[in-house]
Amino acid sequence: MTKRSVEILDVTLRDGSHSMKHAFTKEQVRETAKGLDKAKVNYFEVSHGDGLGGSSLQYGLSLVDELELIEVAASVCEYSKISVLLLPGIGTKNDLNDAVKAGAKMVRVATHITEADVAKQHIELGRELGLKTVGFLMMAHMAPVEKLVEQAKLFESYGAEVVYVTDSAGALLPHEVTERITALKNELSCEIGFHGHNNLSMAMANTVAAVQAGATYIDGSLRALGAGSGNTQTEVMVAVLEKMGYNTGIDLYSIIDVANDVVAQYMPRPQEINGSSLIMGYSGVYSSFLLHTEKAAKRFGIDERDILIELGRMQAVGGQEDLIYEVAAKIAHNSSNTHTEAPIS
Ligand SMILES: CC[C@H](O)CC(=O)C(=O)O
Ligand SMILES: [Mn+2]
Repeated sequence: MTKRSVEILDVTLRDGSHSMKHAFTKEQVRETAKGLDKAKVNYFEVSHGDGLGGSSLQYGLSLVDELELIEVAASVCEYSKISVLLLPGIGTKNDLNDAVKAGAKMVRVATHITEADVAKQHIELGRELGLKTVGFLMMAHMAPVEKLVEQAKLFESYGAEVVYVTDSAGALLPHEVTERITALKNELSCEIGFHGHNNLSMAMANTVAAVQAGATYIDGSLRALGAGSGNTQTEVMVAVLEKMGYNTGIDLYSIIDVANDVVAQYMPRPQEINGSSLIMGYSGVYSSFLLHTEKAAKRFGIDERDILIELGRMQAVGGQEDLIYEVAAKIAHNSSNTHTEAPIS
């Protein structure tokens, strides 16, 4: 019996940019890219964490221009192809044209779960440029399944060849992933992908659920380097999926080697589930808000978790990073008022 193939797309050099405070060096990118190429990963992503054009005060300035990083990565690859992420409103069509000149062969156009319609021209441009073109529906936990299907159909109608369910907050549980992927498999003809975050320790379980429900594209990052508690860990996923009888086409020893000998050497801290990232999964907050929230909590002398719970309650979405400081200031203000009003014993 032939094994079913699963395409593992590695996002270390893009989602990992959040954890690296967007400070990847050319050397780090070169060595990681070489390792991914040697392991025969078909596609890996290189961009600012918030996608092309993300380098800014709002999202964090890149140490090295992403186009240079894409060029470096492409220059050392014989096998692997480079993907870029593009969030319409942050990245532009010009950014995509430049990324293609630098060596990109795939674009993933990412929108909030209810906003696929803003991606039409970027998806069309991706197809015109001959790129593998993918739609990426973020914060998938925030909409009911019917809405997800409606939005995914829009992506497909614009020309997306794959549509992703993106658990940006690491908030989905396995049965919710199964339900979402199954609905998309039933209603769409294109391929379906899944991108997970490990805030509730569900990234691998969710990945398995997604593959079993029919997803054929799955994201991961080496040593889980990514926003929040990180992503599904690529090298572990290769072992798990191969053990389950799927064909990933990736060499297990080589992918373990690049994770340990390259990525683990430059990671600023282990990708663990701490109190804050756990609360992100629990309250459904965008994983990329983590480091901004830590900074705001320090500045206002308050508990990070209080900020995250409030952001979850407000249903804050990507692009609203400025809300983090507003919420922190309000909490600090309210708690100082409470303190002055408290009876002196
Ligand atoms: C800010 C873009 C975001 O990091 C994309 C992504 O990986 C996600 O939504 O999980
Ligand atoms: Mn992500």
